[in-house]
Amino acid sequence: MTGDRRGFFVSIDGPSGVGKSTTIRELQTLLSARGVAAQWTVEPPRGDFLGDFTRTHGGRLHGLTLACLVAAARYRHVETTIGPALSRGELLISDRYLASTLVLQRLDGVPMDFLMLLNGYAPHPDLAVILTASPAAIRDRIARAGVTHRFRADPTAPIREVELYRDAATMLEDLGSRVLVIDSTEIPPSEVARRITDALPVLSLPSDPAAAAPPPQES
Ligand SMILES: Nc1ncnc2c1ncn2[C@@H]1O[C@H](COP(=O)(O)OP(=O)(O)OP(=O)(O)O)[C@@H](O)[C@H]1O
Ligand SMILES: Cc1cn([C@H]2C[C@H](O)[C@@H](COP(=O)(O)O)O2)c(=O)[nH]c1=O
Repeated sequence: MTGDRRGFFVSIDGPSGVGKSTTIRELQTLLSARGVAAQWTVEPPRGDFLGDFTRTHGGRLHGLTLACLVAAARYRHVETTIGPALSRGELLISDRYLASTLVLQRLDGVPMDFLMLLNGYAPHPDLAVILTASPAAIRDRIARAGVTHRFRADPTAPIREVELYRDAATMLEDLGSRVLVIDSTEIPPSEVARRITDALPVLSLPSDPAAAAPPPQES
């Protein structure tokens, strides 16, 4: 990434099927109700030929091959979307980013040090949100929502993903990102989204939209 980095970069990761996309929809509603402009993106990036290729063919690829493809799609994402948004000073929120690599590619047997080297030029998020839940809750959510890719299909994945996300959180903290871990086992997506807005220091958002309303005028 070249140029000044003036924006604020939030990544939202967590075990497959934990509720990232659902939470992000809630977050979009909450931020737009408060008049906060944000740019939304996703990894692998949709609408980009390399991101779409990764989504279409990633299910048949494993290990080093998938790790390299995901990293290539990420560097293109940095060039086309992440870098420009941060240079323009925007709030950028990504559904999955580096933490997903530090978990999914490790599930595929790729060593952490190779993943760190491969992703060494990707900008770190300012705030890395790790959404977690008990493995039983995740399995239940996947059973209700359905299997959409191979990482959702493995019934042993939730327990291993939850553990690997703990390591990823430590790693991201060591790299200088602020890490916010939210256990969503007992809380609805709207509450998870509210906790994320509370962690956006640059915005100083009130946690209750009613608190943002002007006081009633006396006549
Ligand atoms: N906090 C929550 N409590 C209960 N159910 C939830 C919660 N968040 C999401 N869900 C439900 O869990 C299911 C999976 O959610 P979602 O598709 O958002 O997960 P995801 O993490 O984006 O999945 P993937 O990693 O495969 O993209 C959905 O049916 C959703 O309604
Ligand atoms: C960012 C990232 C993604 N993947 C894989 C995992 C899934 O097959 C798709 C993402 O699909 P979802 O609808 O968001 O669950 O991409 C990966 O293997 N490694 C990564 O770092």
